[in-house]
Amino acid sequence: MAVHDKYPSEVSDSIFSVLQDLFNLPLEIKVQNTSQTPLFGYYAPNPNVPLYESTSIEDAINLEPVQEFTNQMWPSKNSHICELLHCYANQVAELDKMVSKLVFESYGVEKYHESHVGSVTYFLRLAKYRAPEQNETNLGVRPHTDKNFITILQQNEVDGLEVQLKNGSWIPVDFPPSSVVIMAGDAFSVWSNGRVHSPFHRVTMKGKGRYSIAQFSYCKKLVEAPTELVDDEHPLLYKPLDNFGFLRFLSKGERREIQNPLKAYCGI
Ligand SMILES: O=C(O)CCC(=O)C(=O)O
Ligand SMILES: [Fe+2]
Repeated sequence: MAVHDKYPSEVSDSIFSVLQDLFNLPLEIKVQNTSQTPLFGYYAPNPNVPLYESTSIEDAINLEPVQEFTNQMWPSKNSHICELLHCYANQVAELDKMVSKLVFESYGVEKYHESHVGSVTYFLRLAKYRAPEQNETNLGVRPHTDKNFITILQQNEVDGLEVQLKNGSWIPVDFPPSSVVIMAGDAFSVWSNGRVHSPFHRVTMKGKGRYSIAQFSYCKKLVEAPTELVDDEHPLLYKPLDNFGFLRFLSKGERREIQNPLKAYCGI
């Protein structure tokens, strides 16, 4: 978790009011945001996950894709929204780099950091969870691990995220004001040869509607553990991971049910 006092709360407030506007748009506008990348683009609520709706912007640290998205969603007036989302994505990207740098340094392998940073691409996902009706499931998002390197998450002031501990129990994540949650994904686990754990997490809804904004760093080049992190005590756990290949592997419906997809995809 990072508390960011430098980050003015007006930015967060404005972001969440943009999210409200966005999800209030007509469905025929929202569905225009499609993606070639599995698991991204617009996701309408569906019978299995009725409370959850999301949409995403690929490569949101660059202006052009953000502009394309905001032009699609708000054809008449959008420059302020575009600027806000683009600025948000870049601030979070800086934090992402800082976090990976600290971890690389802590393992004494900072020499690989620059090349890692050069291979990263960011996806911004905006999500809405409506409050459950009576007798309806309160599950916002099913338990899953993130497939990318690092996820940085922020929410409007409504809690709901829960993380599973290694002993199997679930703990609610309490976001202090002006904070973001930083979560390791499966690619980070591969890179660290299992040292960094990518936790299962889910969203459980209570009474109130919730919005969240998550930025995911994905690696464009193969992710592999530095040789320094592999020895007799720490044998290599995974073959080099193709991060987007992994997403394509998972996008085949039945494979989402596999217990440990990372192991199935690139485990040794
Ligand atoms: O909305 C949240 O707090 C979590 C979302 C999430 O886990 C995801 O998009 O992968
Ligand atoms: Fe997640």
